[in-house]
Amino acid sequence: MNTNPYSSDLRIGIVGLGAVGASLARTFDAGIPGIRLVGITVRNPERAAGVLANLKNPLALLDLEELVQASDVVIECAPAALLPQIALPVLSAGKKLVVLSSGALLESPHLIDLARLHGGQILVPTGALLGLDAVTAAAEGVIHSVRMITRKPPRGLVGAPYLLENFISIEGLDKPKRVFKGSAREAARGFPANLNVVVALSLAGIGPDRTALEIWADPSVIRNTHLIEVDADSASLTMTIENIPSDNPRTGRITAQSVVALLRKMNAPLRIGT
Ligand SMILES: NC(=O)C1=CN([C@@H]2O[C@H](COP(=O)(O)OP(=O)(O)OC[C@H]3O[C@@H](n4cnc5c(N)ncnc54)[C@H](OP(=O)(O)O)[C@@H]3O)[C@@H](O)[C@H]2O)C=CC1
Ligand SMILES: O=C([O-])CC(=O)C(=O)O
Repeated sequence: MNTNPYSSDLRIGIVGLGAVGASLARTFDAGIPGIRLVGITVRNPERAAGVLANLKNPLALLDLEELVQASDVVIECAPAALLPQIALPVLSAGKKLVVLSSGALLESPHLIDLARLHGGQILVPTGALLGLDAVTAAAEGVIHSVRMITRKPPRGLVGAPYLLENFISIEGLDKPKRVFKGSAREAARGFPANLNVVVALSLAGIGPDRTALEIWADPSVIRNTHLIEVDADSASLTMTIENIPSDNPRTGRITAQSVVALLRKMNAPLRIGT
């Protein structure tokens, strides 16, 4: 007889203990039925010590190979440039990878082939966005256009490569400034730490080259705000989300909650939404 009370729990590993990773670690530590956090992979154990010390349950610091072995699902919450190296062992082991740095998927389409080859799966949560359920449903018919307008407090855009390469200053703004107009693919390259959401939207809908985006540095907003307009043969969608920033001004608080919601659904007897 199997006496292990955790045997059917989903074993979760986290890579990266920044704003999203730390929030997830605290939530799983507090306890979610059916979910067990088995370990975490960090770059800098000293920096992680503060978060780990405040957890109720001791959490193992593992290297990536160990984390993959111990987990059913690995959650990537690290800088975008690391996505390929994190994804490789997870997908090669046929496991599930929740990707937060969804923008980086566009530069690494081979990861999808890798998942297919080994029976793994890449899961892109709705994250800091909304409406991907309706957009994927609309994509079963014909979507004519998808447009998103993002407004962020200037400090949420500081350091973006596109701004640096094009000498666009966002210092001392007293009114909104449009700093980018282009496709989701161009945004993913130019704003790798800021616009994962538009890539998720594009993958749900009509792809990164046809999904249009404007980015505004707006000193009058304190929330990261995304307005989405979709025109499809089944419906017209107009949706707005105003994200309260987390500890990281670039990252909305709802991002980590979206991952928790996704994981809860994974083995749930009642599953709401597409
Ligand atoms: N899909 C979505 O809707 C959203 C996606 N994101 C994306 O999610 C990702 C995580 O966001 P967030 O938590 O805010 O980012 P943070 O910058 O707060 O955290 C990233 C963490 O990764 C750590 N890290 C760096 N290198 C490694 C490594 N080699 N191994 C393990 N950990 C490492 C960093 O450590 P250190 O402190 O030592 O550098 C840091 O703690 C980002 O790519 C972000 O752009 C964010 C918001 C929404
Ligand atoms: O897409 C991202 O990486 C983050 C974002 O816009 C948000 O949190 O609103």
